[in-house]
Amino acid sequence: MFEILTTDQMYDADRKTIDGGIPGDVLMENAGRTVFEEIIRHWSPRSVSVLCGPGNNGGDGFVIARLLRDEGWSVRLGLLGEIEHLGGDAAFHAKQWDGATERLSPALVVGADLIVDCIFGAGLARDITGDVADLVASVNDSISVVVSVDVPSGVDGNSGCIMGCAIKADLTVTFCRAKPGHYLLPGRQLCGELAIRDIGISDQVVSEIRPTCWRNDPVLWRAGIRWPGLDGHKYHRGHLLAFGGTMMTGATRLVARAARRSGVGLLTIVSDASVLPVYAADAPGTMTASISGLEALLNDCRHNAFVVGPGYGVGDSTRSLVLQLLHLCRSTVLDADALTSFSDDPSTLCFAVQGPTVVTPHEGEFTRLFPDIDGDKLARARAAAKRSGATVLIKGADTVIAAPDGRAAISAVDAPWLATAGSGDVLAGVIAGLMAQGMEMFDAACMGVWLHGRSGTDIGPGLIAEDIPDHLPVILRELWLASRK
Ligand SMILES: NC(=O)C1=CN([C@@H]2O[C@H](COP(=O)(O)OP(=O)(O)OC[C@H]3O[C@@H](n4cnc5c(N)ncnc54)[C@H](OP(=O)(O)O)[C@@H]3O)[C@@H](O)[C@H]2O)[C@@H](O)CC1
Ligand SMILES: [K+]
Repeated sequence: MFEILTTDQMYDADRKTIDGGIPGDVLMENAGRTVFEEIIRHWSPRSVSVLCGPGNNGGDGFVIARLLRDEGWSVRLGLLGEIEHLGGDAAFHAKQWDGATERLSPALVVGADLIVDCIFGAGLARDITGDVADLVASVNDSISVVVSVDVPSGVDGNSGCIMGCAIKADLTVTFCRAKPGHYLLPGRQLCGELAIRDIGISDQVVSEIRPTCWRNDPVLWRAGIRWPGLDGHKYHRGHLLAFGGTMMTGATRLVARAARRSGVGLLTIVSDASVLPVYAADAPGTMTASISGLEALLNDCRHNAFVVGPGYGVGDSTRSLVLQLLHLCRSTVLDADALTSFSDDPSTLCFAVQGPTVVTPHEGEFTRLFPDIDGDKLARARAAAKRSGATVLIKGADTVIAAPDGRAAISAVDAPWLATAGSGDVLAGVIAGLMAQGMEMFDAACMGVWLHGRSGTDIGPGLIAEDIPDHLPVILRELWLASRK
């Protein structure tokens, strides 16, 4: 259930299932029934208005209206357009509804305790305007509970963008698998609770469609975790070099603590000799080395991973350090200043990426690096990964991780407390630590984001970045125990 399907992939799954012998009207009956079941599970009988659009999303509405009325609920139904213009399965189910079919208007909102939004689903093709926009405004202004079918009408299923205006739902029931718009902002905020229900489309059909996007869950990457063996020693678990700046030393201290908590065997902070005492005093288990000995450090292949950027400073020396590191094709995480240092010449950075590299920009850093790439967050992360050859992680409440081979994951975490100073430095450190232990770059980026998000939800309000590394053992222990079952 962790695959995320585009609307085209959903149509494909629908077609394959129908070709496999389940008629379309049965799929629609199943779809409507799952929404009906969710409604009666959540709420006691009350007055309902079902708002139906002119396509199959509206068709689902006729099923829901019939089932609720058969259950004894008081149901009104409104349709956008003429009933004779409905086609296929929607026309079939409209015929099964023997209640009144009203014209779709804000009058349906008056007196309704619960509104079922079946105006537009996967077939939303343009901005909502005119009378339908007025209706959407009435629904959003009302105090009624709102259940959206498939997606809140007005939310683009592929991007999560609002097309003109959109319904704000308390519950969204979607079918088979989620779509990107359920997890990407602003769509996610309009869905309310999300229920993903089976309507008879098999896992086999979903796998034939070859999904390339997933919700970020341990199922995705847990097989790639490099748990230490009994016979292992610290050199088996990597030696990460974290490059520290001279002014913002806190950033690399957070990177280092997070990387060490992720399980890396050894960690050395490399910095100007003048600030080494600051780094050395931070934690007894963290080693330090002067940047003046860089050649020797890099010649030692045991230093198998690098992280640079947080608090490092923007400028030519950062650029040349990054290029020197990338040339070695070892696992590298680039964040913050390491990315901003290439704002004037991003193609040099993209050209230099050859080995396993993860870049972790926030929106501002992303725009500076890839000013010509636009579209939704998922599309932009994918385009940047393809162009650069790096795994690209665009941070935010809907973090997207994209690999150059097209794989992508969306992390939808409800932990606004993670938006705090140093939180991104911790994330870079965790990912670098996992890569140093030998984890594949996309897996490491996904796992790092997941650990970071779980820390945010576990710790909650009051979280400061320093809390996150020290919470990691609790979550890692859970994953480790699960891996032994
Ligand atoms: N796939 C599955 O697994 C299953 C799918 N099922 C259901 O089918 C739904 C998809 O149905 P769908 O393809 O008929 O599209 P839908 O969202 O009803 O809208 C199309 C209509 O809206 C119109 N229209 C569009 N935008 C508009 C606008 N801004 N303003 C005004 N009009 C606009 C558009 O007009 P047109 O662009 O053709 O002029 C067309 O008439 C899916 O979400 C799910 O609920 C389940 O029943 C079974 C299993
Ligand atoms: K809808």
